[in-house]
Amino acid sequence: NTTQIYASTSEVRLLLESERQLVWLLQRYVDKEEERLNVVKKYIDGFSQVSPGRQPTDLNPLQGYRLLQRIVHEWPRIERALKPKNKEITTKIRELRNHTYTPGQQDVEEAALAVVRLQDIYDLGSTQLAKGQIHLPSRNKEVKTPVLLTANDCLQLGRQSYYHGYFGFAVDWIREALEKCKENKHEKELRGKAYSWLKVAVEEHDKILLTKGSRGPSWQTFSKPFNSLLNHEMAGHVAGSEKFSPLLNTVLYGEAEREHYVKLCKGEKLRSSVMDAKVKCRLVTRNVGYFLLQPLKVEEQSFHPTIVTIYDFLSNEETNRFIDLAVPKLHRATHRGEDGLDKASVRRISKIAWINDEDEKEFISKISRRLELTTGLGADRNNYEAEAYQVSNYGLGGHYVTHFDFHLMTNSTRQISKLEEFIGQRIATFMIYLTDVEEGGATVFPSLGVAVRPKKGAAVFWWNLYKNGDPDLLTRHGGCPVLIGSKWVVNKWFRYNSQMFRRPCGLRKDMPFTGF
Ligand SMILES: O=C(O)CCC(=O)C(=O)O
Ligand SMILES: [Fe+2]
Repeated sequence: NTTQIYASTSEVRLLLESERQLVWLLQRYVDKEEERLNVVKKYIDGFSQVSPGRQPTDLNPLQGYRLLQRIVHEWPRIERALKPKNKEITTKIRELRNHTYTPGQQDVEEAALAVVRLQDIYDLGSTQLAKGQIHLPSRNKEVKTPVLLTANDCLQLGRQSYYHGYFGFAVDWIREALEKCKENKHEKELRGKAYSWLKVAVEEHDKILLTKGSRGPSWQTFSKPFNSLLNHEMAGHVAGSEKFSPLLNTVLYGEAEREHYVKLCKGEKLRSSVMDAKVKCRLVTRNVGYFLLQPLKVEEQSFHPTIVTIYDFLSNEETNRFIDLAVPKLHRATHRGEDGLDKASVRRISKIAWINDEDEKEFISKISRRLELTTGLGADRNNYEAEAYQVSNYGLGGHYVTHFDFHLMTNSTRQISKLEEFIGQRIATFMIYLTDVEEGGATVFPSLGVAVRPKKGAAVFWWNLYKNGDPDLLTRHGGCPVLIGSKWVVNKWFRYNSQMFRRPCGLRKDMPFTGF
């Protein structure tokens, strides 16, 4: 009976109440839907941050890190946001996961560690990185990438820094995470986590700094404690930053070597003008018909031991050919550990592939012939004159810490096989860059103050041994982390024993191979 309802305000009030409840529920429904769709919309928008420029090699380390975070941690969030389950999309995600290699948490952690390593070597501030700004040391300018790290990204970076002993960066990144939480009120839970981490990281940072000092083999801190009370206490204890003066032509290890390495990676000059005045660029023909037509463009880098760069050693097509041959064979590079076993480790972050002479007979023998004419060494693998070609590809932040190319025969547990003994040590290295690298990735020799910047088609050659076969410790070298771009090289290592008639050993014990 309608009139009754109309007449009674209390009835109307009841109806209104029902209506209010429904609208309230609907509003909640719409809010939730919007929130859900916002997750999806934000995800879609975020793609422009990780989509590289012209080619995939333009991917920078921040984009790489963000991309992995998306796939590993944000795909599941998208799946949850699709409610009612959108069959088409969830099936697609499942398909994508099965189709390609699916990165996992470990990949995210490695990408995070790569960012921190770059930060350490190239002096990159967390605040700038979080905004997507990368300082290019060789050009002394800032590039702006579209990447904006999230609070969660920053917290992860802080945790990875902490786990790997970068205590100062750990604090910086966690603070950065807290800043980001301020911008986004929804991140309550994350803020709580970040606060707990901050407390732990600050305490550990200060404790390590005070008890062990600011740097050791597996840790580093900033030069001052975060806690201002400790800061006061430490005043006077902090070693002043002494002026750096390079120590060249000396075998360096530990902190001194690191200091040279970092400076060379950043493009700082360590050799004096007097030293540099002696090295020249020249055209080399060796009186070989081949080179009379197209002489080798040689740039001397060092005389003892001899290091030279040879420009345009490979053509564009030849460099690309090497990469194409390597791609299907790439696997993670290993490094021989203290226990003599090969292991993938943070010391060498790259993928490698061995190209055998049989893989592409005509092409490989053409290159080997050129190598023989260039170096005067035999390059035939079957006669144990040299090894197969080893192609390496360094990924984001990839590097190879300082090492020797020869084995050091110490009385450690390492076993040298009978075959190794038969073919002898790596007498010389011939390394060819297969790509340009946009920033970083130099090959550096800390004891010699030499840094060679990658240049597509250019090669670096050096003698690793003295004439009598003794290792030359000054050849210790490394590949600096790649800051932007992708680095490919191919190595040819020549062995000692089979070269005895081409390169007779000297009469004196300490005679180096000289000249090129
Ligand atoms: O990549 C580099 O610059 C150095 C590589 C190297 O030293 C090696 O593969 O042994
Ligand atoms: Fe090497």
